[in-house]
Amino acid sequence: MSPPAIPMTTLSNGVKQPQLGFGTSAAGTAEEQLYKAVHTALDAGYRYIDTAERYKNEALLGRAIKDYIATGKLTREDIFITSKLPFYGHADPAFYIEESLRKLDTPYLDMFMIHWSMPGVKVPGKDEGVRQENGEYAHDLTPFIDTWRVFEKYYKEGKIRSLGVCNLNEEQLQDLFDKAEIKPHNLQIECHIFLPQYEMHALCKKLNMTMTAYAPLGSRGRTVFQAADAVVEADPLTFPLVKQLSEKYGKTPAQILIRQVLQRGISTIPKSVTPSRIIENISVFDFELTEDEMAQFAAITTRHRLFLFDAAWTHPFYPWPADRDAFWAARDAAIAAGTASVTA
Ligand SMILES: NC(=O)C1=CN([C@@H]2O[C@H](COP(=O)(O)OP(=O)(O)OC[C@H]3O[C@@H](n4cnc5c(N)ncnc54)[C@H](OP(=O)(O)O)[C@@H]3O)[C@@H](O)[C@H]2O)C=CC1
Ligand SMILES: O=C1CO[C@H](CO)[C@@H](O)[C@@H]1O
Repeated sequence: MSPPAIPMTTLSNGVKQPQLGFGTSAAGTAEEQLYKAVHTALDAGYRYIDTAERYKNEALLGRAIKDYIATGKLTREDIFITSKLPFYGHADPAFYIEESLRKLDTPYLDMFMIHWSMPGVKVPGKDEGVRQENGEYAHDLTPFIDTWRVFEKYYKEGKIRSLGVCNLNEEQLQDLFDKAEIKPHNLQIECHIFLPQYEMHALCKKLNMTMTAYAPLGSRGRTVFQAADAVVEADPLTFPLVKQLSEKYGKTPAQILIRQVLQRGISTIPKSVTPSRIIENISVFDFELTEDEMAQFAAITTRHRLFLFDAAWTHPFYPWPADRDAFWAARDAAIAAGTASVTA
């Protein structure tokens, strides 16, 4: 049986971006497992692979993709490959773009993105950021537009087919958009039922940008906070409405979550290195949630931001100070009440 065709979104420059992609932030996964996962994903019909310098897997993915193409089943043009500038790369974006091209072994990237909105400083000779005494990363204050000018140069040369940003807040995105010559085409941001990003999505639409949801399943196992009498877990997979719809449609909770993001007109990049789940996560094009069910999702009031980027809490460009401060207040209250430990 041939795999499902993934619907495409057309970016503002005419480039086509598949609505569903394959996330690859898989720290701790054996190389062989990730290599096989890429082949399983391509066999299953995924045509969009998301990576980043930070995931330290670009060379492996490049090899896996190249080997797959060598089988004759697909060509490079069939696959949408995205990568990202490391947070300590703002001083020399050209170097990291060249490195991504080299490691992914491709003449062009389909999209390249600013990864973090808190630029840092690189440890000379090492692929990591300089740490301050308090453990946080040292701050680099390069304005986003300076980084962007280098992205624009590579875009004009045809080595990057579309430009994106991740993890900017509304104000930062609007500011960059206003200053950019080549306007950003896509925003990749945390988005799931506990962080639905309605305002941000509205802004993207206004700016004629697409939005891509990362952590659509709640980045499973990412416990936000543990205290003696409270464990704050953001696990969309066990949310009652998700369970209920899973039973109604005979679909898994993950499929319900992916489907509801897609039905909002947002693309998404669930990650799995488990063959059955890779196939499960793409099998979402044979059912549709009703308007009423979508409205029930829209009525969820629980809010959890999972990716708070605590290694850059005090960076002057830190994008979500209100969420950071609420996290600290909850943590302090729990410490005052008993024992508490922050686990992620
Ligand atoms: N721009 C940015 O700053 C960020 C970008 N990203 C990108 O987004 C991708 C997705 O986000 P991510 O944080 O990985 O979180 P996801 O929400 O995609 O969750 C991934 C986790 O869910 C598990 N899982 C996958 N499918 C299923 C399923 N069907 N049922 C149950 N569990 C499942 C995976 O386990 P297993 O693999 O063991 O099957 C893994 O533990 C990343 O991989 C990365 O590419 C993510 C975070 C930040
Ligand atoms: O893209 C990402 C994936 O996960 C990492 C942390 O676990 C983040 O640093 C990052 O932004």
